[in-house]
Amino acid sequence: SSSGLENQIFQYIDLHQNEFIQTLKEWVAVESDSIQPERRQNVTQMVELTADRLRAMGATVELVKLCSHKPDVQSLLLPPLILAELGKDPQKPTVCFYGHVDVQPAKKEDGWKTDPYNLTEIDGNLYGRGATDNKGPVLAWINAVESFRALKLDTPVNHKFIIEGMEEAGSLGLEEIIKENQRFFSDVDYIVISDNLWLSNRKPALTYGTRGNICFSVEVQCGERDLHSGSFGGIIHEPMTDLIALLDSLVDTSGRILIPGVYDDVASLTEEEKKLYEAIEFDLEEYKNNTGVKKFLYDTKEEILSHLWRYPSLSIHGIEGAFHEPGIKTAIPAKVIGKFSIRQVPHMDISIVKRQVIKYLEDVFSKRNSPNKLKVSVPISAMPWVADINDPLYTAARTAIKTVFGQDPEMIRDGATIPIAQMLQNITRKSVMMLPIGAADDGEHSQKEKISRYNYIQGTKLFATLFLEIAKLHGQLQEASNTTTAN
Ligand SMILES: NCC(=O)N[C@@H](Cc1c[nH]cn1)C(=O)O
Ligand SMILES: [Zn+2]
Ligand SMILES: [Zn+2]
Repeated sequence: SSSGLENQIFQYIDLHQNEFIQTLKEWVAVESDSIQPERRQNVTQMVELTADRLRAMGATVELVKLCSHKPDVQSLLLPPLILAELGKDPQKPTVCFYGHVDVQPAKKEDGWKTDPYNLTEIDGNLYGRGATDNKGPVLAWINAVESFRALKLDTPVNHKFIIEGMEEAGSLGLEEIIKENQRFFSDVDYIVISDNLWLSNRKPALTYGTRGNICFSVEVQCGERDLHSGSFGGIIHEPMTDLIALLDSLVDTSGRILIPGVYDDVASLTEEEKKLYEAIEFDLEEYKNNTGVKKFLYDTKEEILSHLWRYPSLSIHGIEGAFHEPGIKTAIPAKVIGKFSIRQVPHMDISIVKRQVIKYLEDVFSKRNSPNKLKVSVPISAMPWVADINDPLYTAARTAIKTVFGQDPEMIRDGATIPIAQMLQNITRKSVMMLPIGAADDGEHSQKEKISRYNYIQGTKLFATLFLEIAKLHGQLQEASNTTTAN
């Protein structure tokens, strides 16, 4: 149950919810899509808007240039990274929050019922690109910090922020910057990320693992120009036919990756882990309904969760150069680029997988006797992440969840990738925790992305409560270490 102080904060948050939603609406209106080159300016604009919001709260903000000498794969300059801090009391613990303010591409024509960049409330849900991934959670954290200030309450923790604008593009340039700015993290005690979803539409969760990702580009080219399929169809080796054959050779109908050796280093499933999966409350029907898909590759909870969280998967994302508009264009594209990625897991090694994939594609291609040119590259990759759920930070979060939602969280992993998680854990050696506030049906990356008003507002309360729990925890840990020293 909540304390008097918590109730005071909760009341403030409830009273100001419409203002919090208005700010989210202003943020969603910025088309900060980090994937499409023509939107890169908007990403920078979004990063600056976030910096202004942090400054207005009294934070010191540094905008760090993301290796401007290293433009991304599309030869575009990268938006700056925010490193900010608020409070420097040596008696208090320092919590660093990571979030991203870039989004996945979205167009009304993709099948959105509402304008993706106009946050629209329907039946208690706030629809819009970035509502849950990740503008809503970033703002919820800022709102929580702001609530203490507005009520003139002493902030229980010192705050640091690391906010980026290139996460959806694989966090380009981030690792170098973290390495170069290790001093920023030297007084950080805890790192919290809120960039994933609960496993259920209603039950809160705490996340202790994510998969990594290796993104591949497979280019097949026959010449410099597209050709008329009437004039040349039937006499040439078509790049698209080669590419489709290559892509079709990657996975079988049961979802198994066909690249030799790819499963060799996957950590074996332990009895302890099996028990963890068995104990999880998981509504298979609800999960299926959220996707709109009728049948999954697996039927049991244990199989589904383990194939989402601890086994690799391969997905085909698209083909650049292929005609995808309505109607039929009777051309033979001269150059096509297939994009697929492998969500990799402990203890797969990125460079080994890369080698295995390239060798396999070259073997398949050579059997086709095609004169076309094949080029395989890996534009981005990120490591999987696993944390220790016995870390005190998780204890603080469990208590905060119980206070706000009246129930214990489900302890989960996530099949997606948050590249910074393992980077921060490796480089800073600090505790890293993922604390999602979005529900399983939030539709990240899809045409119905939303966060509910309830989750956004309760999430804000959760973060405020977490600050108080971390402060208590820190007090206890310090007391314990003083006693040990005295003894
Ligand atoms: N909300 C996290 C997220 O969606 N992350 C992306 C990051 C990524 C991985 N490979 C390219 N981008 C994800 O797709 O998991
Ligand atoms: Zn995200
Ligand atoms: Zn995302």
